[in-house]
Amino acid sequence: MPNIIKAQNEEQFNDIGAGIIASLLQSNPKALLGLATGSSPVGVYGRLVELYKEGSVSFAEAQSYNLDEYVGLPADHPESYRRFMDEKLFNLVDINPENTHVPMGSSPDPEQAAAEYTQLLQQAGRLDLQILGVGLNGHIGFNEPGDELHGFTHVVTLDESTRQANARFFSSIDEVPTQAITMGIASILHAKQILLLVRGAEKAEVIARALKGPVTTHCPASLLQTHPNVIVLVDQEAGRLL
Ligand SMILES: N[C@@H]1[C@@H](O)[C@H](O)[C@@H](COP(=O)(O)O)O[C@@H]1O
Repeated sequence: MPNIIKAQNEEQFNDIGAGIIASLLQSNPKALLGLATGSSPVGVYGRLVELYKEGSVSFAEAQSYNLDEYVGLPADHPESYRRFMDEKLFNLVDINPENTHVPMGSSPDPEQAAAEYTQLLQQAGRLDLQILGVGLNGHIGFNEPGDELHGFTHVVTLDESTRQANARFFSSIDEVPTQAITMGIASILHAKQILLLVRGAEKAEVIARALKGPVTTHCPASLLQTHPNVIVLVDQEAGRLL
């Protein structure tokens, strides 16, 4: 069973999340980090930036691989995940920009970009820590629920519910991309350790289903039950049913 940690408040959530990443970097400065976007990791990245400024953590030798990216948004689009990572973390710490990897959603050939990302991950080897969030429909990365899941990085058509959930970040639903590139389930589960970050009352039901319900492709986050080293960090609201 995953190790479930319920944070008392936002500050503790961010401290614990950032602490796990910082301890990894302290013991292994060359760590391979799998990173995620979304609202749940934002405060954790903010706390990591503080730890960097205090001199307690360095990313100088680390490598990062992001989970996913929208197809069709230029890298500098305000809602692209590349821009999110640059603004929330990469530009604020000492990571070498060349060591930060995000799928190339702006590529004219997204299928090719996905295949190249699979190769890149294979060359990198096992990620030391994969950060994850969970979608309201149980997706991890952008691996949407369905009859089958893909192992490696691939182009996915986003569920209408996912587009609706993410529409708040765009000026209208029509602006939300219809496709994304995402790491697949095999790549995610290949990480040595997984840290799933979940915040907010609206996630209580899905996280309970993912951790206590059946392991099924219809709830991709339930596959985390098959991984031997998962930490689930929830706030009080998201952890209500755990
Ligand atoms: N593609 C991302 C996911 O990787 C992320 O896990 C999810 C939940 O994010 P939040 O942290 O906002 O709940 O949002 C998006 O859909």
